[in-house]
Amino acid sequence: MPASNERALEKAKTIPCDALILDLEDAVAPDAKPAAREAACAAAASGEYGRRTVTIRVNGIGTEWHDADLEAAAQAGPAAVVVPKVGSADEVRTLVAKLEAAGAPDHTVLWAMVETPRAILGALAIATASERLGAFVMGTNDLVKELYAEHVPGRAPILPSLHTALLAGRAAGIAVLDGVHNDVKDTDGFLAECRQGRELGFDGKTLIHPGQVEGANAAFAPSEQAVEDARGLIQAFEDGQGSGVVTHNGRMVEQLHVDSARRTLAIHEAIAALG
Ligand SMILES: CC(C)(COP(=O)(O)OP(=O)(O)OC[C@H]1O[C@@H](n2cnc3c(N)ncnc32)[C@H](O)[C@@H]1OP(=O)(O)O)[C@@H](O)C(=O)NCCC(=O)NCCSC(=O)C[C@H](O)C(=O)O
Ligand SMILES: [Mg+2]
Repeated sequence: MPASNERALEKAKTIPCDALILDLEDAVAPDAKPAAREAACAAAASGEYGRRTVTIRVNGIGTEWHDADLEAAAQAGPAAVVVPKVGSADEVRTLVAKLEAAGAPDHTVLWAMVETPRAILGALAIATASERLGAFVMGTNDLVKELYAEHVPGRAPILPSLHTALLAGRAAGIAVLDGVHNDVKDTDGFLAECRQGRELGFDGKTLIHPGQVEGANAAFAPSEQAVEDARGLIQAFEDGQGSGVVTHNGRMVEQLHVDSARRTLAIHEAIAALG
């Protein structure tokens, strides 16, 4: 959400999302950037967003606003500073050094936007560059732009890039968030993209409008059926009393399936705990 939009900053206190990205980059006009920076930092430091993970997206490396954004954001102490168009492991290390020099508290990590061909080709090096890197955020608009591709249903032109970033993120053990769906009125297309993102393995989806939150929450939360299956599968394996392989509903179950089922239940329980 644009940090320059006062109504949106207020509304965000009531939106049932997991995280907020207060944007200083593309959603904010050049003249509005200094005021947006101040508003984002005040919001991040306010403690008024409850359980929501509050992050600030700064302007990109090399822009006239980047250094001041990074310093102010570090001092405001959000959960993460989101940096657009990160292109290399060296950039990650420099960003982390600058956050630390600016006095960022320990809980403030770096989220890197992966949205250029260079970032995709260097994804593993970027993902493993620093312990302080907590997540990749896919920038699908910039990716489409840089590839001279097109936004199409099913996202075939960018699937190899999405997969590559996911592989790197999983190898590094960080979260990977899917990109935004631009058409806020296209509910069917949006829900299909949420399902696709979930099936690919993303941890969540970045959104641009409050109307997209419910659909994303439903797509990324384990369904009742999935929770029931997970419980049944674990029970079947335990009933096997040490046998390495059993069946549940006709399907083979081994320890690795139990691990996945436990992950499903852990996500379900974490969501339930939010109340
Ligand atoms: C897309 C929008 C410009 C639409 O705005 P608008 O037509 O004003 O929306 P509504 O009138 O339907 O809004 C209804 C109420 O909801 C609030 N609102 C709207 N959007 C948000 C939001 N993102 N977060 C919080 N609250 C929001 C409005 O203020 C209204 O509130 P109220 O009046 O009190 O009822 C607009 O939604 C928007 O600006 N969206 C975010 C755009 C953005 O952040 N873009 C940058 C991130 S995406 C990106 O950069 C991707 C990446 O880098 C890439 O490369 O892909
Ligand atoms: Mg972008």
